[in-house]
Amino acid sequence: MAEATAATVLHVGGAAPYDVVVGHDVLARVRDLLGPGVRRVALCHAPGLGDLVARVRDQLDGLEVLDLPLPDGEHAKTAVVAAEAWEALGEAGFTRSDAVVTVGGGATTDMGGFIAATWLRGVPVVHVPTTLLAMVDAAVGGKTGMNTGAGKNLVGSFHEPAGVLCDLDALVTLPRPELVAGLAEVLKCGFIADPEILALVEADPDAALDPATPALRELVERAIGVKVGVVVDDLRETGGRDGHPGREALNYGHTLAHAIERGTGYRVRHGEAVALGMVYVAELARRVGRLDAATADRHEQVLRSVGLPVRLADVGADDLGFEELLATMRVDKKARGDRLRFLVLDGLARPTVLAGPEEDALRAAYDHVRRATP
Ligand SMILES: NC(=O)c1ccc[n+]([C@@H]2O[C@H](COP(=O)([O-])OP(=O)(O)OC[C@H]3O[C@@H](n4cnc5c(N)ncnc54)[C@H](O)[C@@H]3O)[C@@H](O)[C@H]2O)c1
Ligand SMILES: O=C(O)C(=O)C[C@@H](O)[C@H](O)[C@H](O)COP(=O)(O)O
Ligand SMILES: [Zn+2]
Repeated sequence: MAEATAATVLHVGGAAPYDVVVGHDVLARVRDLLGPGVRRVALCHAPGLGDLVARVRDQLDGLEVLDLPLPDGEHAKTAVVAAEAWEALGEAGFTRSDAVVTVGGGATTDMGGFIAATWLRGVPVVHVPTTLLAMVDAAVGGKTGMNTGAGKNLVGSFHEPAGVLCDLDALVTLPRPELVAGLAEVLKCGFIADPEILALVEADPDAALDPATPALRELVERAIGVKVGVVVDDLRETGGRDGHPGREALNYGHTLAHAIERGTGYRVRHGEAVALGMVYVAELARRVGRLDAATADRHEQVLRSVGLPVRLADVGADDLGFEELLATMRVDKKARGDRLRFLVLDGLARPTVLAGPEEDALRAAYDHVRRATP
């Protein structure tokens, strides 16, 4: 466990402002984030988190706690699970003065957030993310949702949390592949907005993977800072200002990523798929003359330095065919009618939309991620 230092509080402004607290040994802050009026809490949590859930529950002393365990990972993000949760809340007579607390990775915060968003058309939710990915991305910004047969996150809503509590000590039990996967979203923030993130990881990839280091904490805070900066301007993904694509920038690498996740039955982790998706769009942007070769190559170098995949074969997904991936990409939320839209870079930290690229370019970029691992 790292030395206790003061927590960092990142404030998210807007119509429903809230705080994101980051630090070591900060679980006691959950009560402050819930606010004074709450009497009852539905505790949505992933299985197998050891004593982490019990330690959050201890902090809810004096409140009535309804245990709402969710299945692990993507198994939580289904309509059946949502329906079961609504029945449980109904039986318990859960009202608008009650709140949801989520404890787990991004799948748990997405589903717990969706349950909170939909019950009585919205009750407060406080997220206690326990993976790196959920801390830097899923728990912040109010996107909630679940998957359908056609694809990832196709049902959901925007429901901002009342607070987010990132206790870095939770990462101590996180298996290394999950920590590595979380770094993909951190590096995404480096490419779209904050190149200092890339420099930090390049300088010491091992430190970036150690939850006790100041380097990891700085990466977490910087990545959250990028996300907050984007969502305060464009919460509902309707578009940015002054040529910036707005919230869609956070979708960098996600068009192919979601297709890979669906195509592999969610066997490939979200962060791993995002790494591959970023390599794909970097190559696409290079091919259509948007991105210089050095920045495109930098994607592969920095992703590989922390053990993220850069070729489909790295995750055993090179049997995914282009046609199948293309069909799934067509239901991506950024698509408009028949027109696919990709987030690409015009340069480092210069995100932009590439609308309707030629199929030849899409296929050539696919051939790139399908090539042998360098
Ligand atoms: N809403 C958003 O803005 C947003 C952003 C990014 C990702 N997401 C979603 O987040 C999900 C991915 O999140 P994830 O990578 O956290 O995966 P996850 O939630 O599936 O968690 C990964 C695994 O780690 C385990 N785990 C969690 N915390 C642990 C801990 N402290 N110690 C040991 N094990 C632990 C989980 O039980 C699970 O098995 C995807 O569904 C993705 O679509 C949403
Ligand atoms: O917050 C956002 O906006 C993002 O796009 C963040 C992504 O990392 C995240 O995976 C999100 O769930 C993807 O959103 P979707 O709208 O493409 O489902
Ligand atoms: Zn993501």
